[in-house]
Amino acid sequence: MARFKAKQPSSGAAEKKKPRMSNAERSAYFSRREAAKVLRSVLQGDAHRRAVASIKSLVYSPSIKNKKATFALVCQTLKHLPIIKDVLEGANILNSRWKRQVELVYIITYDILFGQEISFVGDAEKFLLQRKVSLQSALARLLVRKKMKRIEDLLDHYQTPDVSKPRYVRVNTLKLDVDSALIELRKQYMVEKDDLVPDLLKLPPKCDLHDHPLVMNGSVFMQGKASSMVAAALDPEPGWEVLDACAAPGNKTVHLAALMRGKGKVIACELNKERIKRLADTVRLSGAYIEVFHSDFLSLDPKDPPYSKVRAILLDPSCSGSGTVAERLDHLLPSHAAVPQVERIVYSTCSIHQLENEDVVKSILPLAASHGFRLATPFPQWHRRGLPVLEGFEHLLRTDPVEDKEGFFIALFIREEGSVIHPSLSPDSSHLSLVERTKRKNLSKKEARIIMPTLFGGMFKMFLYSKPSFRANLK
Ligand SMILES: C[S@@+](CC[C@H](N)C(=O)[O-])C[C@H]1O[C@@H](n2cnc3c(N)ncnc32)[C@H](O)[C@@H]1O
Repeated sequence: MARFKAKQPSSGAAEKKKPRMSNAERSAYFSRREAAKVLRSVLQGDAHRRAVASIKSLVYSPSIKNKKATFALVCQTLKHLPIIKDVLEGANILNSRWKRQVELVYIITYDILFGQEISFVGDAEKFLLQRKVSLQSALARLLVRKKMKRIEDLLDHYQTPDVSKPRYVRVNTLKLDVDSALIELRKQYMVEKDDLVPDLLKLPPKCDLHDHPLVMNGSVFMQGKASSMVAAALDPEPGWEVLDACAAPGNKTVHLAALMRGKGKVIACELNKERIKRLADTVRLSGAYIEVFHSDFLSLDPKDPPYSKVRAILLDPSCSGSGTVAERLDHLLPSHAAVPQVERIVYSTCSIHQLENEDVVKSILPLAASHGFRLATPFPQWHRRGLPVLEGFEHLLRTDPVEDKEGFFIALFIREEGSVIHPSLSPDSSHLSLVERTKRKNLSKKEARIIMPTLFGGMFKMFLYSKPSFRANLK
């Protein structure tokens, strides 16, 4: 805070004109600048070979205050950097002033084009936000030039080709059966069925399937093995109602619909307005019937008719993205797991960090148990399990970014019939989250506002003062 004050204009008149930053604005403002500092060091060093180690050591230096958000921002910006550089070049908007702060420009451009659009306070932010249309047009032109439709394809295209990484496609069984897909793909490639995930086909490394008719018409989806394990771990049954709480771009959503053989209902919830469009595109391409909601899943009322019959929940939040992941499951369980119908929950991330994986599971296990949930073992034949930092770690599933070519984490909670202990009947409330305890104590809103952010940050505010949702019109 002190650093921010030092940057305020000294004249009283100017100070009056500048509105005070909110906490969220201040946090985003400093995170971006801290991230830019780290990014500069990474890019100046041997960025590619030692990126992760370098970023970690740089972020964990005492000068970086907001470590989690900074780490996330640097990793995501680095991942998108080749695209960001091409977009900036295509948009041709940088003058010499901004070229001198190019790392900050990269970070903000990432946030504007791909990140969560929050709090664009600051001169660099204003400069780039005013040119958002130019940036978006340059991105659209880049996609056309590279003959690609989706950012994911562009990311794949820019990635240093890993000669040993097999390609995977998941057959969308709502449109085509696996054997027909095999016959069709074998006309061009050596294809075999994956030994673990049903409906997943393995192709040789470097196969470029972006333009393949089966991809273009939604009969197969280009989806990695680890990512395809997530919906399969939840294993929803045909006829169920299932909630995909963090859905865009929707690969796992449409996988859920395929696993349910188009019977029952998949409800897809997505917070980010821009990403809703991509979710809607994926849903259309898949031919699945999916109800899409533009909403914060934390604001959903499980008693509302659309959700009250939900039997399974997939929670695949933005990892390393928001800096608030550790609270997400904690919020989901008290609000949603109390619905007796919910019997399976999968929490997954594409993060390799204990903080976002085992630590999250560990923190909510007592609460989960109080609702009758226990950890179950998805893909028991898979050898790589969780880190041994909690009881039951062997139920957790990990994939390794080097050995398995993708880093993923999956935790599966199941609740067996008759095992529900309703929290309102439990005499011991120590397992309850602060929000529930606060509600029980009947604290005033003001008191709650003081206590809650201290422990759980902005998520409780979202929970209590969330925006109304609306249903996205896909027609
Ligand atoms: C890792 S991505 C999900 C990927 C998706 N499951 C798939 O496989 O295609 C996380 C998504 O969750 C969304 N998200 C983050 N917080 C959310 C919230 N509170 N409510 C709903 N969606 C949220 C993000 O905007 C992002 O699109």
